[in-house]
Amino acid sequence: MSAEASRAPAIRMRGVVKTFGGVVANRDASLEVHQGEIHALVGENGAGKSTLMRVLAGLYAPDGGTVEVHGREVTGWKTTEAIAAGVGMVHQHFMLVPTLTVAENVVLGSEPTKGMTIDLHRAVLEVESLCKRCGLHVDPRARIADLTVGEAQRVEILKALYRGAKVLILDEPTAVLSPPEVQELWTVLRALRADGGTVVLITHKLDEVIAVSDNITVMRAGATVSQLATQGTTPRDIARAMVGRDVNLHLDAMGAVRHGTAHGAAATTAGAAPALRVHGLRVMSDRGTVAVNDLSLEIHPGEIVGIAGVEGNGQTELLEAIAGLRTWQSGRIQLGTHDCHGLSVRDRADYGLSHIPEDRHRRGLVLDYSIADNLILGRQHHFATRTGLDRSRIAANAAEQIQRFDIRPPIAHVPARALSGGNQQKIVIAREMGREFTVLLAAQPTRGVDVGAIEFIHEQLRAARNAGKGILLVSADLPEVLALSDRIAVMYGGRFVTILPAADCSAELLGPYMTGAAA
Ligand SMILES: Nc1ncnc2c1ncn2[C@@H]1O[C@H](COP(=O)(O)OP(=O)(O)OP(=O)(O)O)[C@@H](O)[C@H]1O
Repeated sequence: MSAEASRAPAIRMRGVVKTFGGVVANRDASLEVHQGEIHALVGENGAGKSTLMRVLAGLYAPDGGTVEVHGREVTGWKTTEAIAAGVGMVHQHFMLVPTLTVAENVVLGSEPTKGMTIDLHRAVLEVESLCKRCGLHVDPRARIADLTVGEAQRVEILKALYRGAKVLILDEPTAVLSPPEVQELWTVLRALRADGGTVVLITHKLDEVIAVSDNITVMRAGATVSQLATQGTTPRDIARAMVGRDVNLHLDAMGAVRHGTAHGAAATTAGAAPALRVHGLRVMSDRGTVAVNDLSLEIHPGEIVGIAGVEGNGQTELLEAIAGLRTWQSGRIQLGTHDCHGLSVRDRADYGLSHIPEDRHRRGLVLDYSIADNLILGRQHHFATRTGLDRSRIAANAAEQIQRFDIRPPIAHVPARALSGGNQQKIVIAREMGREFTVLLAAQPTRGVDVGAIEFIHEQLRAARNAGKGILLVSADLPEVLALSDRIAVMYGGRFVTILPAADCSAELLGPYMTGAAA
């Protein structure tokens, strides 16, 4: 590297413009990040953050503006060139091959070889040693399809580091991580920074911005509107810059952003039959281990039961069994008066079950379908005529839900793929909550959603609870569980180790249960 290049910022983007058809995703967007810096990139859903970072990583060629990396002009480069120059991006939605192992995914594209064949043994050893070096732990022999979302994300980071990433871009990496996993990630990022690496972190969690970043760039409607040094900046300052007005944030003692107050007036109908009853449930994981172990739970109309716990303790399998996406070995699931044994997903939906799945791409959406079609997914039979689908009713449904849930852009025929992550999530929420239901399974409902939309979704959940729905909430975001739930169950090793009224709970109290230290 020349002396001039070493003085140049690690990243300098100026006046970047990127449009998709009629949609302007970036207009006059700029970003300057110095080597050895952790830089937060923030903005509302659809502000253009992911697009700007995809331009940097070579996934999109910009329509205008310039991009420099370590002083070299690289505008319009290809992903292969970006990777070769040490720029790695971990996407909001993972890009791993589910049927391959961790080690195979990490080395994919730069595999160690023995003669003409890929040396898988060496790949496993190399990945093991990389895991140790950077403190990210995952079994190199495990299949991606069997991993939790948190583990899959570690694999994405390992993949970038394996390719020698010196500039690491992370798009909402903590959206599905538990508090200990988030701390682990910070340790990894700080080590990378100490080693001369540069990090750009896209996040909607303003407490994280304060905790880990050195500087902040704020985007609004495709443009860069503000650059701030983190020191001396508060979450309120950032939120104001993001939305251009004061935002009503409730801050807890830890400085974490919490929206609304906990434990509103629950409308639990005393003595009413449970809306959902799970008894002695035993469910296996894909790996053939017991994921849910003799678990019992009742959710009454008008209450939110939140499950707190480190991911991978059976939460996913529990919700999948209730939703009808996974068989169970023994025990009972009852939805109102209906025994769920032998009931299909569609039957359960018709008996009042709604489900916001944790992974919107795998379970929640068909990305190539329009917003309108995604809004009826799984419920097509309610929109059927004798000869096909009733297009005018589908359009009317879309118009109503797009308006009610503020889905942007508000154009029913646009494919879900073209929406920002937060707006994709709003489609799923709109479909599952914008209809009649008695029980809602809500897994990571605000994953990847901006501060304003989180407030809106939380209001919807509280309103549903107050209208007598039973809600089972699973979230890796402990403040969210604390803010919304009436009762909190801590799940560890496939069991509930404690169930407490939320009013008696705090992060400090729940922490030891979540890690298995208390029982
Ligand atoms: N491939 C695409 N085709 C069409 N429109 C797109 C495409 N990618 C992004 N857009 C649009 O560009 C705008 C910016 O999206 P982008 O994903 O960059 O926002 P973001 O700030 O990362 O949002 P989020 O926080 O919700 O992830 C949005 O209006 C989005 O719908």
